[in-house]
Amino acid sequence: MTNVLDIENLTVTFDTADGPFKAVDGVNFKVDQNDILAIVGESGSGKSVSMLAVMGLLPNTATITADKIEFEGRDIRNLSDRDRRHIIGKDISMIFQEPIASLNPCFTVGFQIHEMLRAHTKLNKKERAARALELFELVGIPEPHKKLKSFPHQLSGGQCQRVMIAMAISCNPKLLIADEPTTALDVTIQKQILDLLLDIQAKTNMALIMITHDMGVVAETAHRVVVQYKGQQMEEANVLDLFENPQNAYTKALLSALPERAVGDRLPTVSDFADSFSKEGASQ
Ligand SMILES: Nc1ncnc2c1ncn2[C@@H]1O[C@H](COP(=O)(O)OP(=O)(O)OP(=O)(O)O)[C@@H](O)[C@H]1O
Repeated sequence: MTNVLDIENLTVTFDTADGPFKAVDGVNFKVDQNDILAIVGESGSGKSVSMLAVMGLLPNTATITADKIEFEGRDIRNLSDRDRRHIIGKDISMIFQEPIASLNPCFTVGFQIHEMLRAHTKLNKKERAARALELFELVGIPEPHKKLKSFPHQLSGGQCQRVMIAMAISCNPKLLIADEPTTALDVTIQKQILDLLLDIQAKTNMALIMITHDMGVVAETAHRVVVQYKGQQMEEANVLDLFENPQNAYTKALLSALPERAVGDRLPTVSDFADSFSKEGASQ
């Protein structure tokens, strides 16, 4: 199995007006081809920041340290601009929570996908047009010819997320990072988008990292799970082991807060368990 991403001891510290703030503190994980890894944790636990660090998308107030950040065995921290362009956005691509905000409102979605293909492939204009149409069909956009000529505001949230997915997979990435890809969408559309991502992952063998705060999404999608709390990695486990036999107090709290696991009249919240969270809590 080919290793795609290997991160060891990743730390991200922001320079802020109140002094240094450690948003990610010693996170480790590996992702292989075909893997689906979920990174789960509540808002502010450093899930997005750790992936933005990998993508090189953090502002220069961020200091990133790590023992290793490797893509396919290659250190990606000190790439030349040319190599960086080749890997980031092509071999590793990312989709975000707010699809409408990720698209440029001034250009049609068809133009934006053409530009992506122009930047990262050798396809000529005619081939790009054919590929754009093929991608829109693949991600299930109705009337793809017509929709390619639409501006983002003319599409629904679900359709915009499908466009973002089409753009993200346009260059056959080896790793797709999906940062809360369904959070901003209606519940019925959420399921369709998750199914679409899983379908594409199965067809392409790419590795998929799913960032989420939703244990339901973890259960439906992931093979393996990393649990983060306040920038620290609490636990990493196979998805079945995590649900059946969580080792860390924070993971147990996240699972106890699931409606189907409620006991008694009140649904516990994660903060009910807050005193017992720590890395050392792994044996609790
Ligand atoms: N540019 C920045 N400067 C200072 N602090 C930041 C910056 N970006 C993020 N942070 C802080 O880093 C912490 C981790 O943020 P991050 O976005 O990774 O959380 P998250 O787990 O992805 O949560 P969410 O689901 O809300 O995005 C938060 O406390 C956030 O406020």
